[in-house]
Amino acid sequence: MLAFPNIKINLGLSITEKRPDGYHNLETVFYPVALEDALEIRTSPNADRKFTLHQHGMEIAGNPEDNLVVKAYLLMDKEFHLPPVEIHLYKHIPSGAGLGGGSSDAAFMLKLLNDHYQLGVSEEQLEVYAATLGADCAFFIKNRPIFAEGIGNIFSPVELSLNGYQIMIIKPNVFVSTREAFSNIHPHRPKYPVMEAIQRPVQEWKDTLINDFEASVFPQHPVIGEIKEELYHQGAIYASMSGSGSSVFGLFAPGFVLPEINWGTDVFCFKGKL
Ligand SMILES: C[C@@](CO)(OP(=O)(O)O)[C@H](O)COP(=O)(O)OP(=O)(O)OC[C@H]1O[C@@H](n2ccc(N)nc2=O)[C@H](O)[C@@H]1O
Ligand SMILES: Nc1ncnc2c1ncn2[C@@H]1O[C@H](COP(=O)(O)OP(=O)(O)O)[C@@H](O)[C@H]1O
Repeated sequence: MLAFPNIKINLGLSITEKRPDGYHNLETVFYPVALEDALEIRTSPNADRKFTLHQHGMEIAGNPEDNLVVKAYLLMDKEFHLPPVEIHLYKHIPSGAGLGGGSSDAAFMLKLLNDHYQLGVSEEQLEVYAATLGADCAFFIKNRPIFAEGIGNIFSPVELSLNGYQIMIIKPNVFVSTREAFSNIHPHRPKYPVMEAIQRPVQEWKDTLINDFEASVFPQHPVIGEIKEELYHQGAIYASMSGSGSSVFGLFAPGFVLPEINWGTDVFCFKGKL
């Protein structure tokens, strides 16, 4: 059985406070975008180990046991005693990009196992399992635009459609650790709360919808800020770093001819439609 885990982008990201458990409360809108990995599971009844992970495409650091798809499988195996599986993961989503690729793989693994083995787990319960694997993992269960609070796992519906808009996502060869990005943040209440800013026309987002990580990440990695500037220069209506970086996305009007930009070697570039 096959699935295609997609990415999310963050529309606005306010880090509002540090919590006693060391995590941070935040406010953001997660929006799904069709940049995808491919994930397949096959039952392997006679295997002498519970899982075998076959990786293709971009490399991810770490042992198979560290991979979030394996963690998701082991979590469900503990609850439901699953048969051994062969897992095939084709990585197309860049890692450490603020696009939630690992979290998406994990959430789609939970959904895949639930469907394939007819476990009958509700979406709400899948969200609970997902939240134990990563702060933004639960988003990918329902996988539709949502306003998120808490550590990124308390959801409220948001009325927002960017259907028809075009997107460019650029990721330079720069690694930003999420943990490190948080440690450089001074949490505060935003001037324009994300939920308010998002209701305004996209043309106004440039001045109202802020990703708080930019202020700490851009000085350390100027290339990321330069990419954002270039996207505006090339006609983006709104551009922002996603999550804790290092990718930057630009939203372009429907029908706009997306620019051909030579970003240089080692730079990942995706063009698509919302
Ligand atoms: C902050 C966001 C916004 O989208 O960043 P990106 O990962 O997308 O860049 C995400 O919610 C991240 O979610 P996720 O990447 O799943 O985070 P986790 O693996 O659970 O946490 C990585 C580390 O970030 C810090 N962390 C994470 C989430 C949070 N609300 N507060 C934190 O302080 C913690 O130090 C934690 O050890
Ligand atoms: N299936 C996976 N895909 C990508 N990264 C994974 C995966 N499993 C574990 N990881 C680890 O999670 C870290 C964060 O990856 P990812 O979710 O892609 O980035 P981000 O949180 O910036 O969007 C990576 O450094 C990687 O080592």
